[in-house]
Amino acid sequence: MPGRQQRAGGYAELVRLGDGTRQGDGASFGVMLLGDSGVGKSCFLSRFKDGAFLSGTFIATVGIDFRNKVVAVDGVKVKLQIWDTAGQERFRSVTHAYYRDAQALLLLYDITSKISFDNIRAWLSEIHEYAQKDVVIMLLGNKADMSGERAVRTEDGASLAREYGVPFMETSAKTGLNVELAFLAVAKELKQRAVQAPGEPRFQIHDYVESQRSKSSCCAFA
Ligand SMILES: Nc1nc2c(ncn2[C@@H]2O[C@H](COP(=O)(O)OP(=O)(O)OP(=O)(O)O)[C@@H](O)[C@H]2O)c(=O)[nH]1
Repeated sequence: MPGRQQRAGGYAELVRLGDGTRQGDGASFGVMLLGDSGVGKSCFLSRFKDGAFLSGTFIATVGIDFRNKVVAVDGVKVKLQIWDTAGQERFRSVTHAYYRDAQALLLLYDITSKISFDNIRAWLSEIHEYAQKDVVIMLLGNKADMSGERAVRTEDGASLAREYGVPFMETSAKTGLNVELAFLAVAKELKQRAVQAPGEPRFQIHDYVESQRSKSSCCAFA
């Protein structure tokens, strides 16, 4: 979008994602944030990593940027390498190169932007083209704090997520609503996959998200 400042991705473009293998005392997984420019990916990551909201001027990401965060899942340390991609179309070829190395994708739209929601189908097509077949996908309707400017109903987000069989929740990088839950649900799913013994029942990310939701009673889920 013209007139925007841009946030440099630095040398991150040279670094490849982890492969879910064990490193030191825990597993390491690549998680990518995807979605249109301005939906709040960088703020979502800052909220999770630093517990703060980047208010003020919108600085669009250039290419790709990354941050690491270690989370505890059932007493085991899980390292997430989180890749913040640029939503702008002109950086699409850069992000394509990273899809295949990501174990999980958080796909964001902005609840105040119908266009960002309508573009989710295109993002999902792109994901199916470039990402691993068993990649964990979660759909997130961000900026839930801006209910006065809502352009996408919660039911529509939930219904789209149901259609694609992915978990869904509304989030806010500004208030922190469900930010940690989104990353923890993904970390739990990836960790369970890595350690699961044959024949053992699979961790159900949908059920986990649902059970956590009922504790906070704030959002809708697919
Ligand atoms: N009210 C509100 N504003 C938000 C929220 N998340 C992000 N914003 C604002 O939305 C604008 C865009 O946020 P970014 O995080 O830079 O968006 P992005 O998706 O990373 O954009 P690109 O880097 O271009 O892909 C900024 O002005 C943020 O302050 C939120 O949850 N609530």
